[in-house]
Amino acid sequence: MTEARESKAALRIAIVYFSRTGVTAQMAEAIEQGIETFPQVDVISHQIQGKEIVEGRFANPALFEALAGCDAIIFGSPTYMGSVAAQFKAFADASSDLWCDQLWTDKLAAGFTCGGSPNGDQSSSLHYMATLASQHGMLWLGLDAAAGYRDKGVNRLGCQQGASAHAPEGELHLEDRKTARYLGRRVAEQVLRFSPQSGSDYRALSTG
Ligand SMILES: Cc1cc2nc3c(=O)[nH]c(=O)nc-3n(C[C@H](O)[C@H](O)[C@H](O)COP(=O)(O)O)c2cc1C
Repeated sequence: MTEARESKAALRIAIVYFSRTGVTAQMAEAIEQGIETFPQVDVISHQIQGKEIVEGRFANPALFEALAGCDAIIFGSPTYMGSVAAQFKAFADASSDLWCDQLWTDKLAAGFTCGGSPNGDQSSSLHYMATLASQHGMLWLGLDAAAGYRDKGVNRLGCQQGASAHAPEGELHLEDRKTARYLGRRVAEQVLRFSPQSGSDYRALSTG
């Protein structure tokens, strides 16, 4: 299921994630809202579906075609057994078709995850996503939000590798939602920074 916001923006960010019970999907939604504060940037959101995995292999050539035209890709998965879910890993493994020619080189990358425990090894999932990005020659963006200092009302879990959430009841905590939205904004900001058309005052382009 790929959803794209209609616009004529030249810059584009993709969110690719798996979610079974909806928490990662809530994070994806918040990230999208953060990106949307920059009208100059388009967003494509794709929730990985089990039916896209055929005999163990993720198969969705149209998605990879769409990703080729994106300036940044934000990866998302619940943390399962201390890493990404198998469904996300199937997508990651299918991206190996692009690896030899490094077709995602210089795209920005970021990640988000959630878990049922406060420290359920969510960092491990984000580390994996950062490794995936490095394998593709992408540029990884973490959070610039020091938990407990210069409070921005985000990152209550103190994880800077990406957006992390603890959702024991299946509902996203308000501050984790804000963290996800913040990550979306940050990636959009940096996409604009890397765009030659933006000029040096790229932060002022946000409407929200
Ligand atoms: C197979 C499985 C393994 C899980 N492993 C972990 C884990 O290692 N750490 C953790 O904090 N939560 C773990 N959880 C809980 C999920 O990460 C949590 O319920 C998450 O919110 C699910 O995301 P979703 O709602 O997007 O599907 C696990 C859940 C399942 C089903």
